[in-house]
This record gives sequence, structure tokens and C-alpha cells, in this order.
Amino acid sequence: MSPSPRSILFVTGNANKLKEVRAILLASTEASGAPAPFTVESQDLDLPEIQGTTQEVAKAKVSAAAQAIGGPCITEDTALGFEALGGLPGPFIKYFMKEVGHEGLNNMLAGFPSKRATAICTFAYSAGPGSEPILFEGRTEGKIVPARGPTHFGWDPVFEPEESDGQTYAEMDGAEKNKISHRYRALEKLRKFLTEQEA
Ligand SMILES: O=c1nc[nH]c2c1ncn2[C@H]1C[C@H](O)[C@@H](COP(=O)(O)OP(=O)(O)OP(=O)(O)O)O1
Ligand SMILES: [Mg+2]
Repeated sequence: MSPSPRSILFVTGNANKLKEVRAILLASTEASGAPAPFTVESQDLDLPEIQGTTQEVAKAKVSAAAQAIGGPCITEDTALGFEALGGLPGPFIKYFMKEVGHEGLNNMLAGFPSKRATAICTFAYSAGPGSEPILFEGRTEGKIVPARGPTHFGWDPVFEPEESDGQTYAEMDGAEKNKISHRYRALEKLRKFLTEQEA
């Protein structure tokens, strides 16, 4: 009989992230044929998010989460960087989305020849309060386009990945997005780390 998998606490207030993380882990487990190395439980905490690089933001967030929880946990930060703007908005994309929306993100690039953008996902793992966070990063290259597709999840309608045959993330089937997404690529690294830790 296989032991029940360890449960990892994912501190996030974003239900779409949690849904994608669970779907990606399920698909990886099915593909490998091995039992799930871990399951994901979630808790929503209102954590301060500092200014800085994606790595600095991710480390500070998971450290605050581990402190608040008093134990091991993971967090995830998503950034969207525009080539023409030297990587901005980057980790500040949430505030840009809220204030200027899909149209504003497009207008920000008017006058720049390059519409290239990189979606960056950074998972951070902390073994507990005071321990040094470990980061797992995934990137997907694409471009910013006028919004197309359902508007359920953030900037999905304005991001067209290079590997998508001309569809935006929002137009893609969820399972297809999860095969090439920034989140998938970062989560694969985290999954390998946690699987090796178990062994
Ligand atoms: O795959 C994605 N496709 C489209 N939009 C996305 C995606 N992933 C995050 N997003 C949005 C949500 C938020 O507007 C910003 C990231 O901000 P970020 O701080 O990482 O997320 P959050 O505050 O919603 O949740 P959390 O409690 O985990 O910090 O980009
Ligand atoms: Mg956040």
C-alpha cells in the first residue's frame, strides 16, 4: 500500500492559480503513472508584497507566509514583462491590470515596434519561519495583442504565446495552456524538488 502523499500549503488569494496548479499536477501524475508526490491545500492570507525584482518579491512573500503560518509553505508570483519597457510592468502587473485594463496594456506599447512580452512564474518554497526560500522559475515568451477570448483570468486575453498557433492564453483550452504556460514550467521544477526531497 502506498503512503498517503504529503500535503503542501499554497498561500494564495487567487482561485485561478490554485485551479491551474491542481490541474497541472494531476496531468503530470497521470503522465508519469506514479502516485502523486504531494497534494496542495490552500490558505488565503493578506501578505505585504514588496517592490523589487521578481526574485526579491517572491522571497519576501514566502518568508512572510511561513512566518504567519509557522510552518512550511509555498507561494507563487506572476509577472508580465514587456521587452519595450525593459521588463516592466513585471511583478507590478496586478496593479497595471487593475488600473488600465487590457486596452491600457496595449496602449502602453503604442509607438514601440516590439510587442514582445514574457510571462514569468516564480514559485517560492520555505521550509518554515526563518529558513532561506528556494525559488523555481518558469517563463513563456509571447506578445501583447488586443484582447481576444474569455476574460476569466487576468491578462490571459492579451497574451499570445509563441507556441500557441496564434491563440491568446484566454482562447486556448485550459489543458493546452497548462502544457506551455509559465506556471507549468515553474511547477515542474518545484514538483521535481519536492519529489526528490521525499525520496
Ligand atoms: O496565468 C495567468 N494568466 C493571466 N493572468 C494571471 C496569470 N497568473 C496571474 N495572473 C494575474 C493575477 C494578478 O493580477 C497578477 C499577478 O499578481 P500576483 O500577486 O502574482 O497574484 P495574486 O495577487 O492574484 O494572487 P496571490 O495571492 O497568489 O499573490 O497577474
Ligand atoms: Mg498577490
